[in-house]
Amino acid sequence: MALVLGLTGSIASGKSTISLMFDDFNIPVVDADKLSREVVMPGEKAYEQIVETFGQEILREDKAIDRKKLGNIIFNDESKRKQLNGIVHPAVREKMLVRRDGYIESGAECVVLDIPLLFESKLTDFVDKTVVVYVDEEVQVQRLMDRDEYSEDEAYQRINAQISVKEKANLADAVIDNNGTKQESYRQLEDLLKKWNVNEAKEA
Ligand SMILES: CC(C)(COP(=O)(O)OP(=O)(O)OC[C@H]1O[C@@H](n2cnc3c(N)ncnc32)[C@H](O)[C@@H]1O)[C@@H](O)C(=O)NCCC(=O)NCCS
Ligand SMILES: Nc1ncnc2c1ncn2[C@@H]1O[C@H](COP(=O)(O)OP(=O)(O)OP(=O)(O)O)[C@@H](O)[C@H]1O
Repeated sequence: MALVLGLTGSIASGKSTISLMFDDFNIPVVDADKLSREVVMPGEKAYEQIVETFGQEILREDKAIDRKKLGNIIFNDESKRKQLNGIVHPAVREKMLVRRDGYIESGAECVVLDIPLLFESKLTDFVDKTVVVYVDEEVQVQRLMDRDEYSEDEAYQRINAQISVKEKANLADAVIDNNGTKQESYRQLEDLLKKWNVNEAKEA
């Protein structure tokens, strides 16, 4: 029986950073953020629905969705965020389950689903165990501002659109404290996989 891990955290807590580390253990990762970009490409059903709902003004010149513009709309307005979620999430969920099951059918002993909104969207039934990547709020805000060049206000709007990472840590089966170096977080991941008897071959 494959073990399915749900990896989550809050925005910029370090999910993608930890997610990349699973590669060293030959553990496949299904990334919900990546899928949410695929399902809104021009020509996809969700793309048409987004344009219908939010108007042509959220498009770039090349007709792709201007993600910064759409982000500024939905992180400022909960009802618009819910509308966008209602369009994008069903398509992401469907793809996520197909990929998860594909990896399991091809013999993976462990599969990771990297889902930022795992708890908010009540998707814990998709996974066997949950892992939260935790950082203190000051670290989170700073890393978010540095990575995406957001103002403090923009950073907090995004952070406040989710359950706090502290609360998520309380809901998790395991927590990786990512306040320290990436190497320190890597060691915590190694220990966790050992504890849960995930014996995928570690590459040299
Ligand atoms: C608003 C959009 C266009 C902004 O795109 P952008 O490239 O700037 O950000 P990106 O998609 O990389 O998301 C960055 C992070 O923002 C957070 N986030 C994204 N969408 C949401 C949301 N609807 N609610 C709360 N947090 C969110 C997540 O932590 C995510 O990891 C995009 O995030 C989007 O389409 N969101 C709706 C789909 C969604 O919920 N995706 C996240 C999980 S599937
Ligand atoms: N331990 C660490 N030390 C220093 N910087 C880090 C550490 N972990 C992550 N970062 C940096 O913090 C930023 C956020 O990390 P990352 O992109 O992995 O977060 P995320 O949770 O995947 O974000 P999002 O929710 O937006 O997808 C990145 O610029 C990353 O390089």
